[in-house]
Amino acid sequence: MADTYWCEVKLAAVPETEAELIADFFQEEGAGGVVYDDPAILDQVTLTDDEYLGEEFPGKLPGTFGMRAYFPVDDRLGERLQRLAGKLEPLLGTHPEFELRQIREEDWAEAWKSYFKPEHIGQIVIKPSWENYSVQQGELVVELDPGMAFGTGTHPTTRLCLLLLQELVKFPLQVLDVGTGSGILAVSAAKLGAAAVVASDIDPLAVRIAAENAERNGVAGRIACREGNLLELGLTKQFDLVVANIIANAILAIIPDVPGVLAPGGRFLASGIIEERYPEVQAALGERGFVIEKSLHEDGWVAVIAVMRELEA
Ligand SMILES: C[S@@+](CC[C@H](N)C(=O)[O-])C[C@H]1O[C@@H](n2cnc3c(N)ncnc32)[C@H](O)[C@@H]1O
Repeated sequence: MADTYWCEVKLAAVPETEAELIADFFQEEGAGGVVYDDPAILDQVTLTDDEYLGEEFPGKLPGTFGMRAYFPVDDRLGERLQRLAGKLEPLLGTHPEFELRQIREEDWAEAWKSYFKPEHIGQIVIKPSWENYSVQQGELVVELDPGMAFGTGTHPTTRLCLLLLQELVKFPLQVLDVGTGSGILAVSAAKLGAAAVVASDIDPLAVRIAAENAERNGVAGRIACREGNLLELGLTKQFDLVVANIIANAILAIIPDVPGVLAPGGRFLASGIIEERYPEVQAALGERGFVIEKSLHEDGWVAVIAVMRELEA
């Protein structure tokens, strides 16, 4: 099979205040992953390898850090970079200087595997498909090969969701997972006993990987993997639980549409929210008739469970 190549696009000095917006721009252009060089503020980490974590950044300017995004090497790459430059220029006040590097997918996908070990999160054990593991009594093993998609269970936003899923999925619920990535939450929900799960992502690669992981765990019959954002999915049924581990901006964008897909008494579990953006998310939830039932906080990240306020008679 021919080798697949990815292009690493690096911006050396991203202002911290604009980081989330810039990460969004990369994702809008179809980046397969966005990585911050400063491990203290890892956000949309799709991949890690020894080059990225623990690296020293001697040229780091105060209040800035490096950001790298990964694009498939194809005939759309030039256009994508041009459009990105156009969006970034007003924000940075100068024409962005991208540093480009070509990476063979196989090298990249293999390099970070040594960092992904079985993760215990409550009763759930996230086991990399290439690791051996002896299951202990009471454990629920989710076997995963995330490939190039986000979701290994090591990121706090995923961990918080997995902890809350274990509290919520105690009955055969109908679950919608928005931004499924590797399918980690969808597969976990199915293994916890969800009756049916719709696992959606705007990234076709994630949809494929989630389907493979559903298959690997013997729950493919209860998980429908679908590409698109919430409104594009054309959902005809209502869900007892909508889970979305996506960044604050994306959560704010879907909040108005969530009540339309929630069954009466249903819950919305939103994660991927940095502490600083939490008040905004709380306010947006309140405006759309949600009340916050519970929130969990870890390492500057927040996950929240919201329910629709009962209408007064
Ligand atoms: C942080 S990852 C979460 C992956 C996994 N659910 C987890 O908890 O680890 C976010 C995923 O959401 C997808 N995404 C971002 N915005 C989205 C949107 N508006 N609708 C659906 N998927 C979205 C991204 O492609 C990415 O795969």
